[in-house]
Amino acid sequence: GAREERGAELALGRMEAPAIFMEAEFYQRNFDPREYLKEFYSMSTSREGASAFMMLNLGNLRKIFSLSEHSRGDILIDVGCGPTTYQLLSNHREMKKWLKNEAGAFHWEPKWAKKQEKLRKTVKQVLKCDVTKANPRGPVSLPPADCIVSTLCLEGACKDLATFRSALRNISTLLKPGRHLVMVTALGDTCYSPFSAPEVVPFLSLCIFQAWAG
Ligand SMILES: C[S@@+](CC[C@H](N)C(=O)[O-])C[C@H]1O[C@@H](n2cnc3c(N)ncnc32)[C@H](O)[C@@H]1O
Repeated sequence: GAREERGAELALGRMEAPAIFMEAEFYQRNFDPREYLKEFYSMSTSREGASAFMMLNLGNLRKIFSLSEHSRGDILIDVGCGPTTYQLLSNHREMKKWLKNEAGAFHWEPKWAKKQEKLRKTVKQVLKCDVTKANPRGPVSLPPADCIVSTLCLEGACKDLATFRSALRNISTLLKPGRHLVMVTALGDTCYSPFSAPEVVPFLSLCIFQAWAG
């Protein structure tokens, strides 16, 4: 609808500044998942910015997925899931309890140990996907999703506004009409490094888009 369109414009408008953008092939060649996890998800005190960023993401995802309209259904597709699982874990009850704790009181490890098996059973398939392709899933046929989540993916995969727009259109083909795309995105970034610490925690926004039919 019109409101979602405006939301998309708002998110995308900031990308029009002259910038160096990474292209999809950059990831094919350079993305290092181990480094990425270490750099952004180690939750150590020396990585306070990264930890705060993840806590913000988790809190927002938790809020979104506690709304029944977003957690209804069977199939959830995580586009650009990378090596991380927080975007899936945030949907689970135990994680919500964990989120209510103060930062100093939280114990990630025991919660994570319990979750691992459950999450492994929940994930049915991990597939290659390219959001820049009209058919992002390639030759594999998939049931349409009740929800799509995509965290910190499109801004890295898309070199300009036109590519970002068409990537949104491409991933929307995976979704049942009328259902939702939940997106965590860093606005205003021109590039990002999976290898070194970010100098600043980028401005974050979480958007819900109503899927458009046809
Ligand atoms: C910054 S990581 C985000 C990983 C994870 N979703 C998170 O929130 O931490 C970006 C992810 O986008 C994926 N990606 C990059 N280009 C892509 C493309 N053209 N199509 C699909 N995924 C892509 C990368 O493989 C990587 O897993």
